[in-house]
Amino acid sequence: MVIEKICCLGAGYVGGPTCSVIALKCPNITVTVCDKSVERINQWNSEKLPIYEPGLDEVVKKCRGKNLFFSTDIAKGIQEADLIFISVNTPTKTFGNGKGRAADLKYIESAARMIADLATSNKIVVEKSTVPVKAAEIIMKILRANTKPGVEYQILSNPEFLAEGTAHSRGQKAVQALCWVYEHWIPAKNILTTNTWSSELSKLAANAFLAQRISSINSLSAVCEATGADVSEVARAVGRDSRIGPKFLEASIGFGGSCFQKDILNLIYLCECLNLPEVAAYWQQVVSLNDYQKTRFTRKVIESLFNTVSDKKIAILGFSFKKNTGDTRESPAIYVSNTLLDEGAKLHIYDPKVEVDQIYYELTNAYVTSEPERVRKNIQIHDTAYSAVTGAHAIVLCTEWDEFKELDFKKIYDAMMKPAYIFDGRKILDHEALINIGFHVQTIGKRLSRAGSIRAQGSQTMP
Ligand SMILES: NC(=O)c1ccc[n+]([C@@H]2O[C@H](COP(=O)([O-])OP(=O)(O)OC[C@H]3O[C@@H](n4cnc5c(N)ncnc54)[C@H](O)[C@@H]3O)[C@@H](O)[C@H]2O)c1
Ligand SMILES: O=c1ccn([C@@H]2O[C@H](COP(=O)(O)OP(=O)(O)O[C@H]3O[C@H](CO)[C@@H](O)[C@H](O)[C@H]3O)[C@@H](O)[C@H]2O)c(=O)[nH]1
Repeated sequence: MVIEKICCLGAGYVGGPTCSVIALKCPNITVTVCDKSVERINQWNSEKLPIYEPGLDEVVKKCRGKNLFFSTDIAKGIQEADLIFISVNTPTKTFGNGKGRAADLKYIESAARMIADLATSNKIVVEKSTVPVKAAEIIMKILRANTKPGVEYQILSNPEFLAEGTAHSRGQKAVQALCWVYEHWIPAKNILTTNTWSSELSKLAANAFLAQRISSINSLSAVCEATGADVSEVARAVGRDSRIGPKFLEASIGFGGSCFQKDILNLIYLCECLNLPEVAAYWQQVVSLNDYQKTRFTRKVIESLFNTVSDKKIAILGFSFKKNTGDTRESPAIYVSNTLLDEGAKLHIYDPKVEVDQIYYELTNAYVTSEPERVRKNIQIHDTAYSAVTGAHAIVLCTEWDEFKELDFKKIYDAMMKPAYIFDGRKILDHEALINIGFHVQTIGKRLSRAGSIRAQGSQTMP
């Protein structure tokens, strides 16, 4: 089976970059990324791409208009393709059965229906979105029930790092065809094939394990703060054991991003449906601990500022969920900002990559506030860290952008209200140097000599 044309439904964070790399690595394959959003496709066809990813601009510039196309003509994309990636969003359900936990598969279903309606020749359909176990069966059911005469489908699950196929022989050919695409740049020994259910569950399991490591080290960060141990030292020691390993042991303000929470909630829901309440409770704790970490950090900010932030200017440095991205989905900065806004603070926010409108959207949408106008009045977004911090009572560092380490903190200290506070939610700053300048500093998983909290000054509070 030779793949000449690939179509991808969904021009998001996964579909856009994945297809750009396929186009770069497979010059003989024509790749068309389709989306129902005209705005998104226009952005992909413009000088300013809709997402920031290091190196992505160059790849798109090199391939766009040659063998990489972005289009809203979904019908043409589907009809011409040999292989179709479904890379649409699978958000957590916000209503009805499974609300707050189950993945909402309405976009997957609509993509499958579009394929069934429009396809006039055989297709390999590859589920690229992260889905609950057995979602491939839903796609198969929809396609089979609506198939045009003579059209055959092979469904594969290929979440991120696994290539997989159904067991029968045509399915195996489809698996080989997809492997062939990847083998243009990935050594064959690194391409794993397995059955659909294992593939789907592996994706949820991988994210659950990664998030669990972060919640584990974050839980210990609280123990460190209470005892005087240093969580970085603990992580370094524990990570030296090769059975544990050093990666993903960075204590933080909490994990964010579009995947971890959504996928664990999805796993929890799956376990509940399978009547496995103990397993569901086990994974729920990973999410609960993450919520605890965000709450704990924010409470520390408020308590340190004499238990009131009302009308105080607070600088938020970093708004994306991690460095090197403009993505704000589930960013811990949203929780921190919302809580401070609820307490009456005036926020001055700076992030090197997040768009201004995106920050306003995250802090004023209907899910987080019933008073968008009041909130809007209390937010100011800045072009530089220096302008955000001028006149501030406190700096709350939410994202580990490298440029924050290079700031001139003496200059910043002079420009701030006194006492000047820094809350380093990512443990990236030189705390001793900041203390020497005169700052009151607090961070995650380490008690500092001049923390400046109420408790450090001899009174009560702080759990
Ligand atoms: N973001 C990540 O880092 C990441 C990594 C691995 C897996 N995933 C998974 O991949 C999937 C996609 O994630 P994303 O971050 O790219 O989402 P996204 O929201 O950035 O993009 C999804 C796109 O699909 C489009 N869409 C929805 N229905 C459509 C349809 N029927 N036809 C055409 N377009 C349609 C939407 O308009 C949107 O632009 C999710 O299941 C996610 O869990 C995401
Ligand atoms: O030691 C660590 C590592 C990460 N984080 C935080 O965890 C979140 C997620 O980070 P990361 O995993 O790097 O980002 P994602 O882009 O969300 O990638 C995850 O989610 C994707 C979507 O499913 C998967 O494909 C990836 O393998 C998986 O790492 C971020 O807020 C990080 O700041 C920590 O707090 N401590």
